[in-house]
Amino acid sequence: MILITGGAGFIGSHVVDLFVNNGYDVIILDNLKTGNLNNVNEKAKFIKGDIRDKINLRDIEVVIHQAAQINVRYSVEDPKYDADVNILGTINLLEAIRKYEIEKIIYASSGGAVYGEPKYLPVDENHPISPISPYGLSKYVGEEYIKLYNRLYGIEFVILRYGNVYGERQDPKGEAGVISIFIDKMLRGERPVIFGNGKQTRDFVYVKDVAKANLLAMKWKNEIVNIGSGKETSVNELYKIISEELKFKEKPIYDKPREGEVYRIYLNIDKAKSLGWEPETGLKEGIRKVINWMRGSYDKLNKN
Ligand SMILES: O=c1ccn([C@@H]2O[C@H](COP(=O)(O)OP(=O)(O)O[C@H]3O[C@H](CO)[C@H](O)[C@H](O)[C@H]3O)[C@@H](O)[C@H]2O)c(=O)[nH]1
Repeated sequence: MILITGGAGFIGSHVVDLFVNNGYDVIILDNLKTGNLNNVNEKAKFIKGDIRDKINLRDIEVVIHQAAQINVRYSVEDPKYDADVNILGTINLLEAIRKYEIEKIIYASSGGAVYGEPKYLPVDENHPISPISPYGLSKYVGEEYIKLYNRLYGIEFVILRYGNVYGERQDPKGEAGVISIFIDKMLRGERPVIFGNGKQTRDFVYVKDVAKANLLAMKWKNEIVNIGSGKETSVNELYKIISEELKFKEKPIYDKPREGEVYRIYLNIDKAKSLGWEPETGLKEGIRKVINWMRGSYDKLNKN
């Protein structure tokens, strides 16, 4: 059996779906703070619980750790809470993994946040680590504890450093996700806000491709792997793609830049490719999927 922490969340729920569809028995552990029961696959067993509390891992073979405090700005406001969930929560989980003699952990880290402002592009896995937010640091400290538990107790690991993940179920009202925020605004006929001059870039990767990386990671051993598109897209380009797709004619509102964020980043994904993973969904195609999903969920709301 596989335990997926954060399995009711945006990324975690897609990981659950893929594992269930591939015949795995899945248990979800989620405190529903940002997760949503509507995301939960019926064929998975759901346990409402927090990674900082006592964790029962009886009959579990592999733990996929997707639960986290994921809000970069919030981590700056309240670094203690961020560290409590992301660092102490991960240690608590690792202690349970040690006690129950679990074989392996697959960990969701952040390729967007652990490297800091890149010294070269695209960023590969050997790029220096120099986060510029408590979130980036807490995600990295989690990685280091996982590597320590491998050295001390032989627990296998795969660390996946995600780019900017987007897709269905990303909450435009939630922590982040510029793609879902822009689509939501334009569908409501409101002008989206671009922070700064819009020339900042990101590596946008579709959530189901990220889920696939978790599935393949079942076969990888003690690897740290970037999971992104390997492509650089500016926020202005993104605005153009989405507004053309939605035939939204208005210009964005430019506001002051957000503090504590990197300017340009995109990931070198050669290592993932050499391990047999590749992003399959292009940005335009992925954006169309999010648009369809959002339209569908508004229709549902309007009917109720
Ligand atoms: O309304 C908005 C929202 C965002 N942005 C810009 O769009 C880019 C992307 O912003 P997001 O908030 O979507 O994501 P971040 O790049 O801040 O991503 C960070 O937060 C994510 C949390 O979901 C991941 O953890 C990721 O690894 C981490 O780098 C940023 O330049 C941001 O300034 C806008 O211009 N307008």
